Amino acid sequence: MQSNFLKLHTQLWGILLLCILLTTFAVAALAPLKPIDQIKWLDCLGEGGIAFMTLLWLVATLLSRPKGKVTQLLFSGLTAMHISMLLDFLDEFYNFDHAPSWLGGLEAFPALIGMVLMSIAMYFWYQEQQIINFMLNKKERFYREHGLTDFISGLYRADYMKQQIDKELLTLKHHNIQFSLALIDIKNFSKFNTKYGTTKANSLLADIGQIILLNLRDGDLACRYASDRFIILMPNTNLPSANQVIAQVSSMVSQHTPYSKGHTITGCSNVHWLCVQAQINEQQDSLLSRLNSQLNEQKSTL
Ligand SMILES: Nc1nc2c(ncn2[C@@H]2O[C@H](COP(=O)(O)OP(=O)(O)OP(=O)(O)O)[C@@H](O)[C@H]2O)c(=O)[nH]1
Repeated sequence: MQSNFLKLHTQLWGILLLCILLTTFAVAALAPLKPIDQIKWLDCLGEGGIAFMTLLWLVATLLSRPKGKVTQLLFSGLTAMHISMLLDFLDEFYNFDHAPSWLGGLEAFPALIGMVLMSIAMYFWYQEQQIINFMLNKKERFYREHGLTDFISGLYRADYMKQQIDKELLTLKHHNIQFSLALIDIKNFSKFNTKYGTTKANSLLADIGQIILLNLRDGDLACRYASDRFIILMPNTNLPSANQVIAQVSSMVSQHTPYSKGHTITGCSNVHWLCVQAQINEQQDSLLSRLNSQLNEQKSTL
């Protein structure tokens, strides 16, 4: 991912390098060096540190963002701020009093422009984030913790779901707002694994994760629970409604027919599923074990 973004912004990396080189050479050509005894090393450390940090923010921006208006604005704003900080740093080694007056005047000016550009970027970033939040609606709830993502399915892992269940259990206890949980378990996934290999099986997990998300209601949350099991939290939902929602989701999942070498694979997306409604004063671990054991029981009777 990071090397992709490295290549994606080749032009911006070039512009950044050019700006840094031009600034440094312009200062070296136009201002005389200070005698070593006039250099204040503590100031050098402080101003060098600030210049380095703005450069670090620039690198982080280019490594993490796709092309687009917000990236352009962030890049332009941060580059302008970095040039100001770089001039401040070079000011410690070169005597700007003996350089053309515009060079000294230039020190603060790019930072001002940079801050204006960054403010505009923040406005568009806010709009962009609203759209992303809308798209992530069934994948995360008011709390982002990328460390809890399962990279195979693209959903959050069980640890994230456990945090959300704890919140819903508190809401149930204090406000008597019921909620339900469901497990969806792929049938014969180990056979699919053996027949088509891990890569194909991983992409089946990713596909099914996405189909579950697509077919849930706004406000529901899906995570990968373990192995070939997905867990769904349905806030403000009683058991009959949960059963209706998950029956519909499961029927959509079972219609999925992935391709292998140009042929469709049928019957690999059938699932077992089960819903439970949380009870007041129930603990998270007992709720989850009730859910798992009821699903296992159901599977063993089939
Ligand atoms: N490709 C892939 N396989 C996984 C992953 N995690 C677990 N598995 C495999 O998923 C399989 C789950 O097997 P089971 O729990 O027996 O499930 P099943 O074969 O669907 O059996 P039933 O649910 O009873 O129909 C095992 O073969 C695991 O090795 C994963 O992240 N990727």
